[in-house]
Amino acid sequence: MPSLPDTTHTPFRLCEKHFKNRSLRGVYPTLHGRGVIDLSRPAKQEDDEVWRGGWWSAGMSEEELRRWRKGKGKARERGDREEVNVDELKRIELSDGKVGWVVSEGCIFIPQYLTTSEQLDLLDDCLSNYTLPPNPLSLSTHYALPSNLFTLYATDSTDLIQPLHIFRPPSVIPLPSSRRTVETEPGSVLGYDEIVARNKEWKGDEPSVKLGPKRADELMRDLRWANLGWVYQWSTKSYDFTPDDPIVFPPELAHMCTKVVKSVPWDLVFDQSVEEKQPDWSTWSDDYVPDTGIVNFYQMKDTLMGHVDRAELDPSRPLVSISLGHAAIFLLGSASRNQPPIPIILRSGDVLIMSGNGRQSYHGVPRIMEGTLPAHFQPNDGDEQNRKAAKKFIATARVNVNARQVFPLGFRRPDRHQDVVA
Ligand SMILES: O=C(O)CCC(=O)C(=O)O
Ligand SMILES: [Fe+2]
Repeated sequence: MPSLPDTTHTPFRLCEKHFKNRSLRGVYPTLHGRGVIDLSRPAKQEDDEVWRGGWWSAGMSEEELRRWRKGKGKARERGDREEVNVDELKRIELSDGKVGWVVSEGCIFIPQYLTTSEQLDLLDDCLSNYTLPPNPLSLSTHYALPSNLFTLYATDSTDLIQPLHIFRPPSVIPLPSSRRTVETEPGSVLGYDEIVARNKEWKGDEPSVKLGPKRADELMRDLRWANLGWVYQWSTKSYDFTPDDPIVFPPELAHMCTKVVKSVPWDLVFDQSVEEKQPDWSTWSDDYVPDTGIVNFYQMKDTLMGHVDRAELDPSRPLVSISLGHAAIFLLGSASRNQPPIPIILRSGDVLIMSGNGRQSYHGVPRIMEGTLPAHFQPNDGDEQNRKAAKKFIATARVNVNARQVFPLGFRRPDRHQDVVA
């Protein structure tokens, strides 16, 4: 009997499955004739990419491809890659002269915002500085991490790092019945008081008992995220507001993010005529200061499931997301998984801002694209130790830094007598 089409998946999920399919390697990814937004690939890089990664135009036949590979083909000049028609996107000019595209409501894509040297410096910071204590890492629950994990990686240390469970007798580990169930309400709906109460009860995650000792190079490959500023608790899906003061958010990163938010002509981004839907963007150039963020580390096979980030108290303030290293397919959906998402290729140096109603959009990363590492990440003889190690790391990885603001500036925490200073 012929199998019936699977109708249980939402359009968002179908799209995720499409791009996850690794047999798509070698075919420039498109979906049902919908194009992929790819606004930031320099022409030279496109040549390199076709050679290295095999991402070629969807419309290209085998014969054209053969000719292309021999360097004789004219296929690229035909410009037949299926892309979202960028003429339909709203183009905005930033005050610093850079160009952005309004991809969907409140979501702005700024191709190649960072220069190549800014990308290299930020990558160094992500690996060398943002992984240092007191910032929690995805591995912190499970391993007795040294304070200098990345230095150990950079010096090819063979020291073994022990899993935490060996230091805790099983009786100390709470029984599963005493664990809290995970709530899924967004923080912005719960409100401050309820989040504080909920997190006071949370006893913390337990180390896995299945893990053995590992070297720094193995652990760096396992590392999935580093937390900046206010600490997000994945288990309760809310920020931990129990400390009096947050961990200091990296000032140079805050500066970069506030600069880009200040440079956006928000009056052009949001439709003035639809009054009730307008976020209060008029204050952002003065009071947007990120106080929390996540650095995501993706190895080539890693993916990030579709989700909405809604734990921040003000659900419309900008989230600034910066991509480094290999390119990725980013799916930008709407507030429902029932709408098909827009696939965007995020390349190293690109910035994506999600703001206003766009903060409620489902999004995810179903695919890191092989062979898309830009040339400036290739090793150089003059590279010092950390830069050399950062380039070794990114040769099989993508890094995404995203910054958010939990507390509007001057927010008075009801259970504290001081203002929050970002
Ligand atoms: O890696 C990306 O581009 C997106 C990351 C993301 O959505 C998140 O950290 O919430
Ligand atoms: Fe996200």
